Amino acid sequence: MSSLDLFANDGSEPLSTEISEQATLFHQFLLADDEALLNDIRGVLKQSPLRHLATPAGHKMSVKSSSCGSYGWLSDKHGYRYQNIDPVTGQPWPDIPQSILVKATQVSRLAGFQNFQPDSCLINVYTPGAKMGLHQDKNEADFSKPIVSFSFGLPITFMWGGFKRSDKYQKFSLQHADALVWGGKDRLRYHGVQQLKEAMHPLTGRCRVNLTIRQAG
Ligand SMILES: O=C(O)CCC(=O)C(=O)O
Ligand SMILES: [Fe+2]
Repeated sequence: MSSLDLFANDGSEPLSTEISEQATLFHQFLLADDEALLNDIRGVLKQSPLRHLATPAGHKMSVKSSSCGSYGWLSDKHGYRYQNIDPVTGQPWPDIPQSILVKATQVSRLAGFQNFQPDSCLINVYTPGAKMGLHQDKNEADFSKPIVSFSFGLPITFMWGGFKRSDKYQKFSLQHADALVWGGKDRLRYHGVQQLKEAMHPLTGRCRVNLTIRQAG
């Protein structure tokens, strides 16, 4: 045991699992702030409501989504992209709540990414049966910036793949208040989530809320 390991579990550092070289899962990182963060998300959704997006091929996505920040992620028959205006309201997206910015920059630093300035937060809400197939996050301008992903409510099985869609993937559970960060050489890995199973969570009810926080512009 190295001297560092002596301090690893004294409560001063969040418990984390290295998923691959530059991907880290911080277990329950958001637990102390879970209700405040979820309340702030509810505030955003009052301004820019959840909606089902369609894939470029015209299939309705099973998750409902919305965004906040300077850039909102959109998908429709014109393709995948970021846009400054919410097409549902005709207004700019709401600001990213300060509570989310603080936790996202904290955890990105813990994962080894220093200069992360989030300008986009995608809100995905899964109800039982909803899923997201394997894909890469590649609509952002600068792939040296990490992806920060927060999970709330019901657990889901995350798929963490390689650099081709057909590559084998590992599976692990994302639980309430977990934060996952990936970047660097792992930035363009395929990933997705399996179907949400029916259950109830005390804070979110019959759903899982995912925030994907990015520097898009
Ligand atoms: O819900 C998740 O954990 C993944 C979401 C995701 O990969 C995305 O929105 O790009
Ligand atoms: Fe993604």
